[in-house]
Amino acid sequence: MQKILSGIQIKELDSNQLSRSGQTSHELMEAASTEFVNWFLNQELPIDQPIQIAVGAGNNGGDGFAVARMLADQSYSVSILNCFKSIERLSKDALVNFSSLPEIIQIHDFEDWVFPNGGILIDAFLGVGLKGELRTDAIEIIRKLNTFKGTVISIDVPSGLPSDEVVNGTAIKADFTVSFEFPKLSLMYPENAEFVGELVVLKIGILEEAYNNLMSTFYYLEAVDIRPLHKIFSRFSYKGDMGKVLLVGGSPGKMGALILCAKSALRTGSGLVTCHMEDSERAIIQTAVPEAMSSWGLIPNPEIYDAVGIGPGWGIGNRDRLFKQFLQDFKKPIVIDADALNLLARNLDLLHLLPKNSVLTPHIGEFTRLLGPAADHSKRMEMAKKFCMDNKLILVLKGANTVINLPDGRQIFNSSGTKYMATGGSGDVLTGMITSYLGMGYSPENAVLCGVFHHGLAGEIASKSKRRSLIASDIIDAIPETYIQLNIS
Ligand SMILES: NC(=O)C1=CN([C@@H]2O[C@H](COP(=O)(O)OP(=O)(O)OC[C@H]3O[C@@H](n4cnc5c(N)ncnc54)[C@H](OP(=O)(O)O)[C@@H]3O)[C@@H](O)[C@H]2O)[C@@H](O)CC1
Ligand SMILES: Nc1ncnc2c1ncn2[C@@H]1O[C@H](COP(=O)(O)OP(=O)(O)O)[C@@H](O)[C@H]1O
Ligand SMILES: [K+]
Repeated sequence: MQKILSGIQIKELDSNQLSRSGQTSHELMEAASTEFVNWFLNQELPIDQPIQIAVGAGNNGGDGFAVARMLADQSYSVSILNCFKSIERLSKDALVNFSSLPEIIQIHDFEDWVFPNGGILIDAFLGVGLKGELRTDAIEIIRKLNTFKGTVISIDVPSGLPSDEVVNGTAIKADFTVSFEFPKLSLMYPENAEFVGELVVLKIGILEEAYNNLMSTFYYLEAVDIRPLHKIFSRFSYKGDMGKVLLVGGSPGKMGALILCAKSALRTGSGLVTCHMEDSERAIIQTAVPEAMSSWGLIPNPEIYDAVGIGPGWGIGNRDRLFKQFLQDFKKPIVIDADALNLLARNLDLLHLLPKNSVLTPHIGEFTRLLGPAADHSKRMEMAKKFCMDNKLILVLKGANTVINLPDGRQIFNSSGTKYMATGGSGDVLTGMITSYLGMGYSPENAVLCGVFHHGLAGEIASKSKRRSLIASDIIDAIPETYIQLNIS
């Protein structure tokens, strides 16, 4: 899985890469810039748009000069906005690329900048080399760049945004951030969303060995990580092998949550799904999900199930005793979502009953109810890490870059998903998916990694034709396509 390193570690990564690959630093910059330009060309932007590249003195600026040359070679109309003051300040590799600029590219000084009404601004002013508070001259430059009305694309990070922290002041507001090798931590924080825009991550050929001596507890979950985690089922598999799962939830007015959860578990691959709900609601499940069985009253002997997911649409009214009884009876890892999380929040003494490696799936609101408010997302992640290590639990902190917090302290950001998934019921679908994988015998960690990644991918697939009209059922309908795309039988 891809490690996410801090801004400071990136210098060391670069030098590891150079010593192990035999590449020069200029060749590495050329590789990064080439990947950027290949991505840019794939966007099929009209060739007649003016492109302005704001270039700083460091290696981020060096990328900017290289990109300018490459785009001019492709017949784009490119000009440079000088944010580097004097040539003497350019880094070694920035100077090499500055010297290779073709004559056709004009360079404008700060005072002469007049932005056209549209077009493209490529932001190569400051990258991960930013140190401390932004200086006032840099703030002035960024403010002026932010008045540009066309499409803004930041190279590596939006200039002014620190690599690892929540922004504290001014930064470029990008429409796209194209980050090299892995997303910098700051690009993952919701507080920075208005600066980052759409996030693109491009591999630039850093060798695996270059990461060896660099410690991090942060990781980025990508499609390549998922396939090896899946179990292979034999020709003789029967429905019992595919997992017998129990989903507890639903209440008058909230049966949809349980229906979505059940359909999602079935589509993910569960062999047998039983839904447990109030007596008055059982006809709804039998009609809406004929493949599922139903049960009501006291929770049936949970030990006959391979996995249990509890909470979607359950209500919290007078469930405390039932919840406690269930936790006392069931000894395997459980998936706990929605109202079961709220019940846990008001009965924290039940925490010790949760089987080791149980999975909690809060969104930020549920997280706050459970563990209290946090000053920002980075603090929230510290709380999540401590909670999982202390209690030996897995916590899936849902959002635009869902974070999977593991009991060993690793924190894994998911790369799949889309803003169009911010719609009622998509969390219920996730609960169905994770419970389904647990039921199929996946370890809790693998069930969560597969559940979270496939869920996001299904959302992406559905959003291609649905955009903002996407509803949670569309995510379920797209689950089969995720298996096809990842080549999983
Ligand atoms: N492996 C990879 O990922 C690869 C990364 N590559 C690229 O290299 C980039 C990192 O380059 P880097 O280290 O040269 O630093 P960079 O971001 O250009 O910033 C330095 C400039 O910022 C300035 N500055 C600093 N603090 C400031 C402040 N508070 N307020 C104002 N200004 C401040 C500082 O000025 P100074 O303090 O020196 O006067 C200097 O001019 C990385 O993001 C990626 O784009 C690829 O080319 C190759 C592979
Ligand atoms: N902007 C977004 N980008 C990517 N995924 C998102 C975004 N917003 C929400 N999601 C995903 O959608 C799901 C929403 O879950 P939740 O808030 O529990 O919804 P509900 O309670 O309506 O079922 C989570 O898996 C979350 O990661
Ligand atoms: K930048």
